[in-house]
Amino acid sequence: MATVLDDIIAGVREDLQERARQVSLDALKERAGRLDPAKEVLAALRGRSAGVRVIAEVKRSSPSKGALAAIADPAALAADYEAGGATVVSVLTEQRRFGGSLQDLVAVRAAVDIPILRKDFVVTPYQIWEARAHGADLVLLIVAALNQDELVSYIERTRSLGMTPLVEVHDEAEAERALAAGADLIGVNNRNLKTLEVDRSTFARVAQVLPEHVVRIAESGVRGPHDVLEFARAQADAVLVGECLVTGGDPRSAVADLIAAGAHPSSRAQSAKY
Ligand SMILES: O=C(O)c1ccccc1NCC(=O)[C@H](O)[C@H](O)COP(=O)(O)O
Repeated sequence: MATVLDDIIAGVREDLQERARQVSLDALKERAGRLDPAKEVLAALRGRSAGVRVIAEVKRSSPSKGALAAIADPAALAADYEAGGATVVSVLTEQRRFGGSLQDLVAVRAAVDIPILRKDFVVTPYQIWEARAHGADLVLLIVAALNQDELVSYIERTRSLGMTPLVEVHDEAEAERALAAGADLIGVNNRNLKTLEVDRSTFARVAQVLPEHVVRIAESGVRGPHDVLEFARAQADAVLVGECLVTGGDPRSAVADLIAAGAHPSSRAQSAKY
């Protein structure tokens, strides 16, 4: 039986065919060549000893929750995230289920100086070129969506374009595949993309198989500062947060509150109120 992830990817492939008909790979390469180089991000995301970093997401809707927020001005939202102290802005560009677009990526690129992540369901190298051509500094690669040869090759392609691959896993076997493929920035998604179930203990469990040098991101399911504190205790370098930021009403303070909660252990007493 097809999973939620299978259905999403089927739609992504259809939309991709249409875009590839309209914009050639050569045109993307030419556009990418005119942009500033991608920003380095790995050192800035390594927050384990300094305090958990926040990757703040532009997310209009989702398969699990439906419509979340209209977000008429993604650039303004991203600027609020940056002002609140986010280290990276994540932009969901998938259209059918998440209401995103490459235009969102361009708008966010123009609005912030911090690195931006293209969050989508990458299944062809064309999408990696698209990411760079529209200003992305990082690209999400989901292990469950790729075979091992694709994973290795897409990590290399992302790096060859100066970008950083964020490799997403959901269990220990996928983490081993990510490590074998040479990933050094790994996101553990607490949401199972096949069933949409969220289990916040996933990060702590799977992070145990990740070696020290790997930068670890806890993805999905952050409801507020108390969850960030838990992920900090489980040695997350950063958290990737969507829903609670786009539905909360004050994204700038919401990001600042999450950062305060994940501050360095010596200053975590300040977060006791959470
Ligand atoms: O959010 C979903 O329902 C979803 C379903 C299927 C595939 C991906 C999905 N989300 C993408 C993400 O990884 C999240 O947007 C991101 O981690 C933030 O999650 P949250 O803070 O829980 O909104």
